[in-house]
Amino acid sequence: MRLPPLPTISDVVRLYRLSAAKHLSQNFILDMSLNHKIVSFAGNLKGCHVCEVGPGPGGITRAILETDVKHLHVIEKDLRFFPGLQMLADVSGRLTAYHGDALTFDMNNLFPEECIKSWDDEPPDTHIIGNLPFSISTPLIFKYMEAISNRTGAWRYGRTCMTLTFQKEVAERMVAKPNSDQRSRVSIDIQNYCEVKLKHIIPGKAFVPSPDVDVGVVHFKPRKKPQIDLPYKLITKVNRHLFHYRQKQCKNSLATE
Ligand SMILES: C[S@@+](CC[C@H](N)C(=O)[O-])C[C@H]1O[C@@H](n2cnc3c(N)ncnc32)[C@H](O)[C@@H]1O
Repeated sequence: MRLPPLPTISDVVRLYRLSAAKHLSQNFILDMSLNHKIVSFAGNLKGCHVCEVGPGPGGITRAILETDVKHLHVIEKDLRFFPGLQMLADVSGRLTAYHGDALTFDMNNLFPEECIKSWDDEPPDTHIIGNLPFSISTPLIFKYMEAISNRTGAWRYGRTCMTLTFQKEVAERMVAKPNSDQRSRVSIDIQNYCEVKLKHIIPGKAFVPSPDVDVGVVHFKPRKKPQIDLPYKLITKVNRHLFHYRQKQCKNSLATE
């Protein structure tokens, strides 16, 4: 569903004087074809309820609305973006903007009850998308892993999938296979709960302003059963010990070679 003619994202940034705030890790994507590409990695969103983290000037937000979602909920910490988001809410009639911090935002009642599916069923028609601020991306993904483990928040509705961006090196660690150089605790903790796929690398120069690093788009699908089925807090503890133990073993075997 195409939105009616709107000012471009660059115009919105100019119009509302949205200079990027460094402390909120603001790096915008102004190129709508790239925004559409990121959203396409989420799969078919027609009729879905979607939550976007950090919509900023609204490029990804527009791309999501154009996929014919049933409703889009956005969580944004910076109030300066709200006039632009309100314009999208008015023209689409399918957007609700929440002012808040994604790290503490309660998703338990975000989507309608009729979206709820059993955990063992296919994922529900709910999805989380975001070009995440670097400053919160790692704590946020671990908060989401804990919620997946407890089946709370967006995972009260079933195995809600996510399409999120991370600094390229972090994204590569998340998907690293056993025995690969990038394998780390992040790989073990995340892969315990989700099937993860690195879908695309976005060069840093595609963002305004450009960060010094490239960015990876990662898709997460919660597993029906975690690889190790123990309470979340215990898993992260066990993995930390296992990881250090394996590293030690590895060093010892290199020393004796
Ligand atoms: C990397 S920018 C992405 C902006 C936009 N989605 C885009 O791709 O052009 C990150 C966005 O997250 C917002 N943000 C930063 N910290 C946040 C937090 N704790 N909770 C919610 N939003 C946050 C920033 O204000 C900014 O709009």
